[in-house]
Amino acid sequence: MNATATTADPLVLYGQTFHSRLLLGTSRYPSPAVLEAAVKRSRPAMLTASLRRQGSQPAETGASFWELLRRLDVPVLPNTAGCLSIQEAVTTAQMAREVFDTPWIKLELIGDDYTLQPDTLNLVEAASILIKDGFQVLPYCTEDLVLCQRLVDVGCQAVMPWAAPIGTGRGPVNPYALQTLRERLQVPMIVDAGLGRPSHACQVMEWGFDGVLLNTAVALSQDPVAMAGAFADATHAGRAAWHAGAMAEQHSAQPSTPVLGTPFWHHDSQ
Ligand SMILES: CC(=O)[C@@H](O)[C@H](O)COP(=O)(O)O
Repeated sequence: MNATATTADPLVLYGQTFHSRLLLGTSRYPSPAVLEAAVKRSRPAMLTASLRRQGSQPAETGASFWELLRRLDVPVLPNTAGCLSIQEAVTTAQMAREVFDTPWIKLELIGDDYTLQPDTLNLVEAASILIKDGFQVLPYCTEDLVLCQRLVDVGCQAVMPWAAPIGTGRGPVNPYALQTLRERLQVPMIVDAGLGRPSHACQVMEWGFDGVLLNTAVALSQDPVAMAGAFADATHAGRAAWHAGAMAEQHSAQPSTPVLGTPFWHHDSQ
């Protein structure tokens, strides 16, 4: 099965409806052909693209990447990957808007080069500037509840907390904070970065998150096309499980097969 969100349960961001709850990055694939096949298999809602990364490619590679994006016909979510200051992020977003002809921006403002941790002190101001400038901002942030609330306060209609640092594949390293965030905020939330396995995606979707964004786990897998499909299915399954409502955990064993009467005498009771 190639899972997609059903039309009855679409992902809605900034009033726009998406057919899937999986967002996919476009970096680090073995080849453009593999990327293309992975996208066709998983049918993501959006594809992220870095203006800086593409801009640094040789002209021919860059041009064929644009051609590939056009052919895939999946909405593009430009990102401000690698930006370290508010001004840099704002300028990069404005350039991306021109190049990709879209108001969408994944706001990535890095505060620590080693962990690629978002700059939690400057992110809100950067988001506020971009929102006022007409962007539909999806901020990459930590799972900090107050930070996410402030991002919503300045007009972000969705936020994207990390599961773990980008490229680590560790899965949700702070389940308690992520689940608390989900309970406290009502806006759409997409878990972005650090997911390594389809079960990680399924897990956060079971907690009620609205979508997942990932790149490395697919691109660096042994078979990126099959892994992209597995992530799409896992995302769909997690969402379905969240809707279904999981049973409450029990402290002790409870027989799942009730016994009505005993057809045999126990030896010691004769
Ligand atoms: C592609 C992109 O936007 C990444 O910055 C994103 O955060 C994905 O992270 P992973 O590569 O860890 O999935």
